[in-house]
Amino acid sequence: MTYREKEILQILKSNPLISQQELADMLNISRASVAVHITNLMKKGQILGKGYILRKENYVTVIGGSNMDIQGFPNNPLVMHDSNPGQVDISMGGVGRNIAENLSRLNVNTKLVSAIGNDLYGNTILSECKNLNIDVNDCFVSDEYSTSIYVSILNDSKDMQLAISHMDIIEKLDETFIHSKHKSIDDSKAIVLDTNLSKETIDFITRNHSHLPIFVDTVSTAKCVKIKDILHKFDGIKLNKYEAETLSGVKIENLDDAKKSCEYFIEKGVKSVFITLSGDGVYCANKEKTLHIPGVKIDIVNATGAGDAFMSGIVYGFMNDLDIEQTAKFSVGASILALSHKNTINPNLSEDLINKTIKELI
Ligand SMILES: Nc1ncnc2c1ncn2[C@@H]1O[C@H](COP(=O)(O)OP(=O)(O)O)[C@@H](O)[C@H]1O
Ligand SMILES: O=c1[nH]cc([C@@H]2O[C@H](COP(=O)(O)O)[C@@H](O)[C@H]2O)c(=O)[nH]1
Repeated sequence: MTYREKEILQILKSNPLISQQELADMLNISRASVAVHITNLMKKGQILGKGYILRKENYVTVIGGSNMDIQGFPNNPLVMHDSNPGQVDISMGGVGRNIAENLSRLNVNTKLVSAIGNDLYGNTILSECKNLNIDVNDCFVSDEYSTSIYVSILNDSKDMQLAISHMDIIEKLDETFIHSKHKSIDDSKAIVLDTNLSKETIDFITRNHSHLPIFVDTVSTAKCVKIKDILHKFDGIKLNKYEAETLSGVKIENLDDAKKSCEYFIEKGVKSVFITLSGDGVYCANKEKTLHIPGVKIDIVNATGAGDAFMSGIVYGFMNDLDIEQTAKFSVGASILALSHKNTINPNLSEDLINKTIKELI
């Protein structure tokens, strides 16, 4: 496709009923040129018929939070109630946005539906996402709220000790807004949600797009409870040990407990469940199989973002028809690469690098 054809397709996606003259005016070209581009797009199979019915694309829609992450790394063991000398880094975060970035780096076409403020951080997030090839046309930009912020303090082992997420803006992703994006969400091959979204919005999405595979990342013990009564709506769920304990009520002290917790989710109707166990790897299950992939000993540079990288591995596995074991290994590989870089997302993440990591370590 030419650049102009891509531009026209993009406009048609958000406004399939636009006239050729309106398109011509928007692009500052003649109506006759628009007609030629549209004929060519029809020949190429990108437009299927009148009223501009577009070819169904292979893309994933991620609906969730986008944050600016401010992370403090102490030089020495943390001293509570004191100011600790160290480093402070600012980077893009938010579980939904992190998953979208990882997916895009893994060559999965990705649309992000999120809420950001009309401010410096918000504009940075939008332009960086565009550079990463993430479709952000359906993001909500607010003049009322500022871009959400996550502040965390890590310990000297680079593990998060405490964090606060200030994400009031997420309430802008309400039922009315999500409804206005119905078509583009419904055209995706799969949906990924994070529990930053309100309970009402999660219910609305799972009700209105129930014919699509829906994956969920539970985010935190405080936020995971929103999905307790609708577990059967999900094709895939990724939880860490604490979130799994909160939802299943099974205290996880060993691998047997992790297995029991997995079984709880399968009994509740989740199609596949992945309970990540930090240094102990992952326990996962579907109706046919339950298995444990052990953890790998590595030097951790920054533990933030390992779970989000893991989640993108699960979605990659779905998009590439991997079985549960291949998916779990791929996801562990993705999380190891996240842990090995100081940024929340490893900028070197790629399918090749994950496959190489699996061969060497898993
Ligand atoms: N200390 C560690 N050593 C090795 N791998 C780890 C470690 N911590 C996390 N991982 C990897 O990252 C994945 C997700 O980490 P986990 O801490 O369970 O989730 P979250 O980051 O969502 O809290 C794990 O399944 C594992 O593959
Ligand atoms: O309530 C929330 N806490 C944290 C995050 C995001 O989660 C990421 C860290 O995840 P983890 O601690 O699982 O590595 C950060 O990018 C942070 O912005 C979020 O979206 N919502």
